[in-house]
Amino acid sequence: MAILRFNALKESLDRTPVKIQEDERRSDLFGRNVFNQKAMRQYLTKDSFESLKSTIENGTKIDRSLADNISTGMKEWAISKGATHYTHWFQPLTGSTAEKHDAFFETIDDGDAMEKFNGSQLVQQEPDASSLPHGGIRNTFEARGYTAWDPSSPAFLWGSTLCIPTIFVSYTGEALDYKTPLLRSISALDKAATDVAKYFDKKINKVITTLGWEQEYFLVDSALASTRPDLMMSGRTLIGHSPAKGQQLDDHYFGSIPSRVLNYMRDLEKECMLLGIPVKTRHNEVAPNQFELAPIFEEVNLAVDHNSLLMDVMDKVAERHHFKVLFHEKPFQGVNGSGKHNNWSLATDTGSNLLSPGKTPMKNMRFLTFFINTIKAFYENEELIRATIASASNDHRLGANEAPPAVMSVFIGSQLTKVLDELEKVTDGKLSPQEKTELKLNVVGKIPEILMDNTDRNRTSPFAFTGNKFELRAVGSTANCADPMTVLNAIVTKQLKEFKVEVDDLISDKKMKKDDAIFNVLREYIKASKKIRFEGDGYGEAWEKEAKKRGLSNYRTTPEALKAKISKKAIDLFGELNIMNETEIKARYEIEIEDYSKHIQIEGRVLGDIARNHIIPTAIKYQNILIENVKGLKEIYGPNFKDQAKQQMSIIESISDHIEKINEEVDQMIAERKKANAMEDPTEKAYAYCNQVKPFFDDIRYHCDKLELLVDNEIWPMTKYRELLFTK
Ligand SMILES: NC(=O)CC[C@H](N)C(=O)O
Repeated sequence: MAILRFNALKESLDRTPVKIQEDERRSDLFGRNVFNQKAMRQYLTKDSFESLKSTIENGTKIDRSLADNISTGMKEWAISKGATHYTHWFQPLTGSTAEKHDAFFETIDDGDAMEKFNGSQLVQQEPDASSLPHGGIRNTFEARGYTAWDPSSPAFLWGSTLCIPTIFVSYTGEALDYKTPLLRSISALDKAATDVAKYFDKKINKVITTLGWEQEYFLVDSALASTRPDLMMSGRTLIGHSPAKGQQLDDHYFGSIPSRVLNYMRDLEKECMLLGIPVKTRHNEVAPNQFELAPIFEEVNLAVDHNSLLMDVMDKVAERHHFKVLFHEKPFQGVNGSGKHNNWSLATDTGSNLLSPGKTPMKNMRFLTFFINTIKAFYENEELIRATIASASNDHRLGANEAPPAVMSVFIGSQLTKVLDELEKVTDGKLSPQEKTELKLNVVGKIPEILMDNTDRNRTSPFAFTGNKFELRAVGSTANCADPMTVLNAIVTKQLKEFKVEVDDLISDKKMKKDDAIFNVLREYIKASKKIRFEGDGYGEAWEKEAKKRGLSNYRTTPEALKAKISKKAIDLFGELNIMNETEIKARYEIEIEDYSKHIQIEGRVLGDIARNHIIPTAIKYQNILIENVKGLKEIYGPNFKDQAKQQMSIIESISDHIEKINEEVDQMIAERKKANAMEDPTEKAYAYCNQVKPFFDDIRYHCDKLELLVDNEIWPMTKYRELLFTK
């Protein structure tokens, strides 16, 4: 094993950056492998093109003959670019993407063959997906699931396969994927937000949710990664002593990008361009060998698809560069983890951003309306938000190193806090003309200027307003953005609907003017949601205490956090908005809670194996060397040998102590794992894994890491932190 480590080190040190050809403009490459409007125009009849466009824009139905026409055009386009296969491409609840390739190729009667792809193959498929997670929705005997084309996300060519984004539902129509509820939440929010936006501009007929994600990740040389069973099996290091130097000098963040990594990024970006993923930003992140990539924001469904696709592309491109991408939220203890900050906003079909203040008081009132409603929605559903970002891996990240804590709060900056404080003082009932003028001029009217020089930033906030969007920073780097986006869309939809009812009531019952009614409702919302606003340091104990006083939740682990997903409140919310029914909600909960146990189970097994089969034997080997040494000293020095052998003997004893502890704790951990495995109820099992099994990890690690400091470097089998983090 140590041989493996040194061979891997040698291999990694001998690498040179993989050459990248960049002879075409990015804008020319952009979307070349996407069946976008340009390709559609070229490959579809005018009628089909117009009908498809209307389907994409208004969700109109596609009939059989139109589907046939589109599939033929799509096939011809794909084959002209070298495609041989097609697949429905979807996002089951495994967290990664799924695909099953079928060749266009088919035989025909006279022993001949041709390429075929018809409308029904485009529109619907029945993948043999019996082993994908379903949370009890599908019986084994009725394992059928359907994939159905999502025309709002364009088909694309990846390698030699035409990929058609689809939803994935059960035989009985229940969602088995991330996309279906997301699409439902998008249309619910569109309707609710359009109704409210019309208070300010009658011309608005559609509201589009937008998302700009930021993907953080680590890169480790693939040879080095393959020496670490923990990285390979669980995505994170389960042992490893901190290196002498970590991120304390801040010399990596925004520093120059190492050449090998830069070429990886360029190669990756080129693929992204071809696939129409509008990547824009690349840089080093805070921890050594940590990086970030971010695109220009897009419509949320497309953005989610692009992020899922990107993660797959990142893995594949990394192979060419001999890197392993680590998406885990905390692959290394003691340095920054990785998030996937979700920048969420609302855009109108008239070209405005509803979370961006404008030049007129009306636009700023509109901004305040959406801004305050979002804060209130967040406050009322903070537990559901916490649940939506919960995972075994994200548990390690929350609460340190620029990742938000487990307490959910909203950061808006001191300037906007002042604005809300002013609005809170608005008169109850009708506003006097004077007050209204004053408000419009001095409070509402000043917002754009205020925001211009608002440089507030708070990296400890889970949900931070950043000038024209909210940044949900709590999402973990491995997550599919669809789930948090579905929740955010849903809670804001419900909130906006309530807002509309309240404002309309004041207008009709209390005969208030529209502006007065809006100010009155907003004032109450500001008061009602004040407790969620927090501008300070999210890490201190003081905030935990204060949050408790405010009645905010603080679920530190996934099993505790997840229960909000099946609360009556969540079931009512999703049911009322037709986003998910109770069966779908409970199935998802079951999948997630089981997923938690499985992750901890895998980590426990890997750690037990490493500790017993890699670390203990190595420690014994070194101890034997020391014993030989002591024996030799005894031979030379006779009865006085202890003067010479004191240190060696003390190390021999320390090694024995650590070995004993490791062995004992691995035994106990295995016993607890067995108990947990015997539990039938998935929730009970997850709690057992969380509270009875997981606590052994840190103790076992402690002793392994101590041994790492004692044992001869030459025989240590696992690649060390300094090698994983600093080999460029
Ligand atoms: N600079 C940053 O924004 C760091 C964010 C941090 N890596 C996280 O886990 O979210």
